[in-house]
Amino acid sequence: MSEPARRATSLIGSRRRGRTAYDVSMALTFRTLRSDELRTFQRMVDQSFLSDTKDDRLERWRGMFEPDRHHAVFDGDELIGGGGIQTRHMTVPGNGPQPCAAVTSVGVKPGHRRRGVLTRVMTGQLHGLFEDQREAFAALWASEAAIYPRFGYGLAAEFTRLDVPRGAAFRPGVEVDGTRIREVSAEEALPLVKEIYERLRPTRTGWLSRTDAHWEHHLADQEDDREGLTAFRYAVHPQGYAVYRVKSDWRERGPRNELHVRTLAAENDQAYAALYRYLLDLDHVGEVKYFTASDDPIVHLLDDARLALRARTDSLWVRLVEVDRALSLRRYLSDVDVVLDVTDAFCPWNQARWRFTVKGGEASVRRVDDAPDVALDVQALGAAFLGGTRLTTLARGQRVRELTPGTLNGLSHAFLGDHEPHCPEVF
Ligand SMILES: CC(=O)SCCNC(=O)CCNC(=O)[C@H](O)C(C)(C)COP(=O)(O)OP(=O)(O)OC[C@H]1O[C@@H](n2cnc3c(N)ncnc32)[C@H](O)[C@@H]1OP(=O)(O)O
Repeated sequence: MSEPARRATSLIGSRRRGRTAYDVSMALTFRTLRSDELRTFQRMVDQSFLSDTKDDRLERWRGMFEPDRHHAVFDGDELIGGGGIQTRHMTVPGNGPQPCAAVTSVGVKPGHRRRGVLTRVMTGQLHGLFEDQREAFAALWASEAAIYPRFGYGLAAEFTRLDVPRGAAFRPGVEVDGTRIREVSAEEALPLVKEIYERLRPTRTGWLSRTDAHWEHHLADQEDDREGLTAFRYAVHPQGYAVYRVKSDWRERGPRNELHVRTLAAENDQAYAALYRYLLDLDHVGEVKYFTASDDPIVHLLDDARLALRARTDSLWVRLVEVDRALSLRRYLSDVDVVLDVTDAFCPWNQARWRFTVKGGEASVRRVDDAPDVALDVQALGAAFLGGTRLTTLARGQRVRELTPGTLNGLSHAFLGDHEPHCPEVF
């Protein structure tokens, strides 16, 4: 183990009876949770999000709760902040699902903020992952975009808020699979939905593995989950499905209901077009709204592309916990051989020069003393990891520096995927 790595590891503190525990100051202590502490933890999260704790939601979280992967800070006996990790697999470019630490439920109670509590939690998570040789990368959805870059997370994927008016016509020549789409109950739809999701997942960058508890959370449909909309409707096709809710809006000139798509997926382009067509043609609908992938093809299906209003927002933030292990998990578009000079203030074991060589799509990454070709922070590598953010764009944003002229374009190209990364669920 390198000297920086040893120093970082010593920050982790002692391990007692399988749980990490150490004093972070005279008053604050830090440890992982016990299985009976979900309610206390979830209360803290709800308070930090300015929401109430609901019992049925608590029960849903129980199925996903991994106490030994939840870190918390206590002020005396009071749990004042913390964050969790879900053990998931995320599909990466060209190499299917790979272990991913899916970071979730981060919060600090109002009144305890800006005392370094989140910093303790992030240290516990990331240094713990490294110490235990767990997932080589972590991902999260950020409540606010300014929070996570300081901990080495880079903006790796975006989603599109899409808004298309009812009846928007497809271009002549678009093939729509004519098989009838049926509206069925959740019980009837779910086996098909899960089967199709599993068939698609290995090739869809950003998609996550789901246990039954994750599915239940994703399609939760209690009154409280609906935010004034209807229950979920399930529209199924033999090769695809759409799940949506409706927000009622009746006007003087007639119904202008909003159709909110939760998820739409299909195994081929004709079935995808058929499901869109079905939703766009539903009577009483004014607009179809969907938080979809940033490269959703709808704009190319429509006769009038401008009918699809689109706004892009950050979705996944990715952190390479171990640069060499993480970069080796995915495949790359083209051959390359460059030395990366990586800075990483928060996880110093990554701060080094790495020779990054790709042959036939496969990467080898090794520590070297050679002169660097490209200098970048670990944030930029996280941003590029899923192929959603170009290194050349990051260079224009002054986050990447080309030191050897002519090396950056090839490197940037190698990192691209064959589609934009997209995570169809907030975790
Ligand atoms: C994956 C998820 O779950 S995302 C959800 C994140 N949680 C929330 O948004 C809930 C509401 N907010 C909170 O609970 C808290 O404000 C948190 C968790 C965002 C921050 O917790 P704190 O304990 O106050 O953070 P901490 O004191 O460790 O701050 C570390 C640094 O981040 C900065 N920082 C913290 N929160 C923010 C923020 N919201 N925006 C910008 N900077 C921030 C601090 O100023 C500090 O900077 P410094 O090192 O230059 O002094």
